[in-house]
Amino acid sequence: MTARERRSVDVVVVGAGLAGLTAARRLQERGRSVLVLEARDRVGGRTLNHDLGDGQVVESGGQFVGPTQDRVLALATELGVDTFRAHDDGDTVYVHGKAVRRFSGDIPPAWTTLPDLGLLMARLDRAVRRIDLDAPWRSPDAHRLDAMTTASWARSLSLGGGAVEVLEILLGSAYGTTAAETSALFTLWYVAGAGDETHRGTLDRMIGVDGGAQESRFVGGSHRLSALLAADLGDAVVLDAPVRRIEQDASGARVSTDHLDVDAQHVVVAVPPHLVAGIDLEPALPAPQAELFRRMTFGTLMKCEAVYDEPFWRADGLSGQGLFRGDAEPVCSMFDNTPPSGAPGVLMGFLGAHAWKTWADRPAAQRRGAVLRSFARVVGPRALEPTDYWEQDWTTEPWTRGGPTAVLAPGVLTELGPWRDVPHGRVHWAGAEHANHWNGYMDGAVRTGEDVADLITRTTRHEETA
Ligand SMILES: Cc1cc2nc3c(=O)[nH]c(=O)nc-3n(C[C@H](O)[C@H](O)[C@H](O)COP(=O)(O)OP(=O)(O)OC[C@H]3O[C@@H](n4cnc5c(N)ncnc54)[C@H](O)[C@@H]3O)c2cc1C
Repeated sequence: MTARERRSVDVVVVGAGLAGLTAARRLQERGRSVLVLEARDRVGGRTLNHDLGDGQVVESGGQFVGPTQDRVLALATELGVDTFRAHDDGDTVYVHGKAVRRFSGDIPPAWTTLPDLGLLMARLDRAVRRIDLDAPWRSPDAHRLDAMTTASWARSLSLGGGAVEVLEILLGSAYGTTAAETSALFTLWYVAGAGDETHRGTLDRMIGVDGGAQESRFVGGSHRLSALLAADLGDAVVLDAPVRRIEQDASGARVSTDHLDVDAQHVVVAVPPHLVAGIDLEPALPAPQAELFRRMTFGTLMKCEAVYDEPFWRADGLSGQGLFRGDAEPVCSMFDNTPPSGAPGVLMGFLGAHAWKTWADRPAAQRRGAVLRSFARVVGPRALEPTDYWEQDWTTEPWTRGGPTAVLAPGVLTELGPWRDVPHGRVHWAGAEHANHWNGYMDGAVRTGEDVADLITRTTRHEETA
């Protein structure tokens, strides 16, 4: 039997996603010794690059960034990672049943639904303005809104089912869940956070390409940010080290993996909240906080990507973007995911929510065929013959278990929401799901990593001088 290794640092960070790595780097910059313990054999968590060969990559996890995502953009600048505009020139295609229509601009040509859709967008933005971003449970009407699903709230505005179906297109990729599974209060709060301290969130910014959250991508893929942060941290990052137990008392905390015990004064847990249940905490979390984390479950989302010699759709005046309304297609939305060099051409489709439940279990070849047929409805039959095709199903990743983020069901935010960020003694929380601005996004992850490092630095400075 090999002896257990024993180490000692000021702060242990659990999880080497963007939040954990950002926290660790900032703590190190402030003179604190840190050790990052990561369960996987790689860093980056939900940022993951797929190798296209010839030094080119495409993203299989988080990828888009846009205006007001100030913290992740500042981090990229600091690390020397450039952004480039996501391809947005040309027409988008709207697919509904047998109808396939090209359009330009942001509003899909869902003619009979347009008045309802306009009403929904206007009401949603009005409702969003009333949300208390820091404490959504204190917003006017919070309990009534949290008792409704997003679907029932939309229907309560006397909207026809069409507008809800169009909303599902957005939620399929943004949440990986349906409007019937999510709290209306949560959705309004989530949109309210699609901005920064000086720009209140709007639906347009959340769903938009030009001027919105899908405006840009990172040269070299978003995983480059994680890789560069980890390189800075050097041997302060330990891979293949799932944290099993965190115990603490008045003198300090001990964090244990299968082979390693690390003593520290503070611990930052930067893992998806629903995975906290897999860590044995001694003393245990207060029951309502443990319950909240268990109920911060992730959506179900897969990315399906097809490669072609070139982005042939661009010559036809198409952006490569497609919106699929209804349950008939496996994909709810698709994008041109070509690297900045312009070749090879890559199409990426989101397969999430209801479609994931229908398609995830089917034979891979059947699903591939259906996804490519969806792509073909948008860009033509050449889509049926890619040179490569792959899928990344985030529900099968044991250290993520879903994607893209946590989505709250009715009742959770008002009943348990105040527990989200409460430190558990020496244990602090970080991660995209702990952010108020850009919750669930890379920017939210970076915000919480930086903020928790600042908090611990302030606290320890106070402890040192006390
Ligand atoms: C398909 C998909 C598309 C997305 N698209 C976008 C997008 O376009 N734009 C955007 O901004 N965001 C997007 N996101 C979301 C974005 O990727 C995440 O919000 C962000 O990367 C989360 O970072 P994090 O550090 O909070 O968490 P994670 O990246 O999940 O990192 C947590 C880390 O903790 C580790 N871990 C878990 N349990 C343990 C344990 N017990 N011990 C040790 N380590 C552990 C994990 O392995 C992981 O490395 C997308 C996500 C997905 C899945």
